Amino acid sequence: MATAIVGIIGGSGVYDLPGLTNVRRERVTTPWGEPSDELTFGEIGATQAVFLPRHGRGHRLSPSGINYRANIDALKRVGVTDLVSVSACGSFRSELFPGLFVLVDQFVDRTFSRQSSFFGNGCVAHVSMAHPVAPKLVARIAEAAKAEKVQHVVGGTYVCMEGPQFSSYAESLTYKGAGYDVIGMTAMPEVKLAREAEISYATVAMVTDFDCWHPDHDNVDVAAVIEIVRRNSATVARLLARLLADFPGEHEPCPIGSDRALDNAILTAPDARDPELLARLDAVMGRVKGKGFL
Ligand SMILES: CSC[C@H]1O[C@H](OP(=O)(O)O)[C@H](O)[C@@H]1O
Ligand SMILES: Nc1ncnc2[nH]cnc12
Repeated sequence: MATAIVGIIGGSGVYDLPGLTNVRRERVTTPWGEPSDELTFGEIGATQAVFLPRHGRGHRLSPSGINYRANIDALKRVGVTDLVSVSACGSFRSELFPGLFVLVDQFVDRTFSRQSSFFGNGCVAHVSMAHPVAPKLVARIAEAAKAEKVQHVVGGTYVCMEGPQFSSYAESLTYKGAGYDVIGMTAMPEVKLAREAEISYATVAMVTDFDCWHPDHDNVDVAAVIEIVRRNSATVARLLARLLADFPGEHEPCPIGSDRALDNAILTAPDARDPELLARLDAVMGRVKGKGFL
């Protein structure tokens, strides 16, 4: 059994994690390049936490310019077992209103300009993305939200667009018509990479706007998003603090195997693997090094 270490990735407007004790910051280097910022290590209650602001402090990085592989590799490298991502998002449903937290359970990837896998020529792997989030982690976030009386819904589909421009009216209507619930620019490839790195993952999507489809609401802009994020920043901090305070000391095995995702995924025979790629995969593939089907 592994000690549970909870990673938190902060999104737009969330550049630190209040309430941490024994705080220490460290720049972690990875074979995939530079993570978005230094990692912040600390504790809440007895739980070890590691925080990373996805866009970097000062919001330097655009959604397409984030090095998602470096971020996930860095978190894996320091032992993160469970990862909670916080994201601002637009809503395609009147009942999903600004300020509400959606614990999404499905994703649609509409990005086209990002490195979305650790694997490739020299070490081919195909992980399952049928159920992208870790149910026990989602249940713990929902419990924390209930305990803190934070308005939330469990379940929903997040469509990830490339950006950085927001959607056109026609695109917004298309996503709404397709039955998607919320939209953002950053969950992909974060979710896929967390799965490849065998980290249990969940997204807390904070609704900030109605994108541009709603006849009674203004079209989304940055000012509106940041206004809602600022208004809810204390709520995010309270939710995460409760989650961490109540988190079990040992990582709970994931019922859908998100923490063992590589067991049935790697195709390239051990003696056909590219040593250079294997060296870069030292953290991601650490648990299954040398194993395979062929
Ligand atoms: C600030 S508006 C658009 C920006 O906000 C969301 O960021 P994050 O998911 O990191 O909270 C969205 O995905 C865009 O990056
Ligand atoms: N409407 C929207 N579209 C894409 N990303 C967002 N982040 C917050 N609101 C958004």
